[in-house]
Amino acid sequence: MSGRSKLLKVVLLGDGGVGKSSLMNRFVSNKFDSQSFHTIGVEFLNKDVTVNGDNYTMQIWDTAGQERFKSLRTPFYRGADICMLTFAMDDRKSFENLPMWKREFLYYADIQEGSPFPFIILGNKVDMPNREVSDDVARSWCTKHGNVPYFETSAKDSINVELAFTSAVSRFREMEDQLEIKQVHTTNSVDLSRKAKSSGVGCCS
Ligand SMILES: Nc1nc2c(ncn2[C@@H]2O[C@H](COP(=O)(O)OP(=O)(O)OP(=O)(O)O)[C@@H](O)[C@H]2O)c(=O)[nH]1
Repeated sequence: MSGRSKLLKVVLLGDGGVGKSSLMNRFVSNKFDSQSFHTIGVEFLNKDVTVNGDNYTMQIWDTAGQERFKSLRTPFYRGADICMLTFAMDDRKSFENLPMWKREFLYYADIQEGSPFPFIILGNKVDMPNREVSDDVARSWCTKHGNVPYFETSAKDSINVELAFTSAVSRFREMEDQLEIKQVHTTNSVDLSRKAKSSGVGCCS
């Protein structure tokens, strides 16, 4: 196992209410709050993981999904190493909005459409009985959009949450050599990570 931990900036995106904050809190603190409030702007938490013997600090940026907070979240896309696009199983519209979220991310992260980038798709709230997106439909969307790994999760019942986050790191490792490195990303990433390390939790509005 190597000693030093590599910082990975992970951005969680998706419609308001799909469970992004709940997924982050389940993964980082193993907690679930059924009264979770809408995020305003962006919040982040750090979590250390070891994948294939290498140490990483995942700096997870939980963004506000509601349209009215768009201008507060988009400045934080730059420097991302991984993007986790999230929808809710019981909300077809949140699945149909995935291409919009992907476009928004690529545009504000300043990554060219079609460039290799580690995306992960999460279908959250798999515990809900009223499912509106089938496994087949979700999987074929992921295949069509670059064989993106897909996980059906429940922050509530703690299903596949840890697996999804650690697989995101594996996806990053697979693609690391192909990623487009831009000076501007590196600079922003360093600035933001310094801020994260000094405060641990942040909220930017
Ligand atoms: N049944 C069920 N409910 C969940 C799950 N994850 C989150 N919720 C609930 O869904 C609601 C919204 O969850 P949040 O985590 O606040 O959603 P969000 O995507 O962060 O929302 P924004 O901050 O508005 O972008 C809350 O009432 C959660 O308790 C899940 O896996 N299953």
